[in-house]
Amino acid sequence: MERKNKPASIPVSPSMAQPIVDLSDNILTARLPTGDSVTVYLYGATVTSWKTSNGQEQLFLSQAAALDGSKPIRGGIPLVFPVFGPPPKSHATGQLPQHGFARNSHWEFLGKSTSENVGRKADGSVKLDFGLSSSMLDPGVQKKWAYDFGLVYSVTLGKDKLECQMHVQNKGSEAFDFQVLFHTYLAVKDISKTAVKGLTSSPYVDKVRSAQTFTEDATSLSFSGETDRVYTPPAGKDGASVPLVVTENGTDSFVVTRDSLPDVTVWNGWEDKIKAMGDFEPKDGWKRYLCIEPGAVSSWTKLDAGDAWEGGCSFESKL
Ligand SMILES: O=P(O)(O)OC[C@H]1O[C@H](O)[C@H](O)[C@@H](O)[C@@H]1O
Repeated sequence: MERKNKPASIPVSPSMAQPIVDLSDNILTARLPTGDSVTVYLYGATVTSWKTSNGQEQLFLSQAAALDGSKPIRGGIPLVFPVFGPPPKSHATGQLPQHGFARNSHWEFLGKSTSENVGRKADGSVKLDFGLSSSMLDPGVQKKWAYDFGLVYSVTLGKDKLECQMHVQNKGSEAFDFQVLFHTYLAVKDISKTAVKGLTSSPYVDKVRSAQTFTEDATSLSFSGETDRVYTPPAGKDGASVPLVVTENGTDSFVVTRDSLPDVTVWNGWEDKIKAMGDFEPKDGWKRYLCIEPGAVSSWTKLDAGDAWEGGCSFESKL
């Protein structure tokens, strides 16, 4: 007898295409059936390429970037931890290099999970987890910041979307302070036709003007010279952070959201600074990148012994 409201039959072997993930020579690549792909170097757990379903590269990577582990990778998404910028000499991070050690340490790949097998919204995305802990640091670095920590960095590739999330754990017996930031080099076609919306009324520290604090009055921030600012935008009405929208030629090209990250650095070194950087090629490449760097850097986050912290951001490509 035919049953009313008979449930649809469940296929015995689901034919849904799966993401392809490959790790060779310490370089991880992941590709979705939609055509989106990401490349992550275990050196620094640096994302060096993010292509969307239309095959377009979304990140700027210098042609002269050192990819052999000799110095941090210029471009993509270098990770900044546990200090942003030059460390204050009197602080516990005082002996570390600019931007800390995460971007020039060797991370391990912890594994992948698809949205289907971990109960996330089944959206066809793949999550890639990378780990770094105190015992993996070079002994010289370990001495300069002698805390027992664990980092798990998750990169989730979805259709036209990339999410970055950092989990910081204090495994030791004393508290430590840290800063963290996703130093994202977005690829743009022409910096002079690029703008950022969503920063209006935000206080910012302008590193180009003696680190003085100003309030942003532009509804759309455009670029006509060296820009190096740390914004701390006020939260929206619902308490959540307001998304930033990057526009090119007046059309939305990226939407950037932040979760538990109060700050965002906006950086373009412009012609002279970039020309002076040995690992930045081509020399007119400054016209084709804009760093939008979500982070927690305007103050220190204190993590007590045994505690954990999590924060992250997402980049959605609209073009
Ligand atoms: O040359 P790096 O150490 O990679 O730093 C590159 C840039 O990073 C951030 O955006 C800072 O705000 C800039 O002041 C700095 O120039």
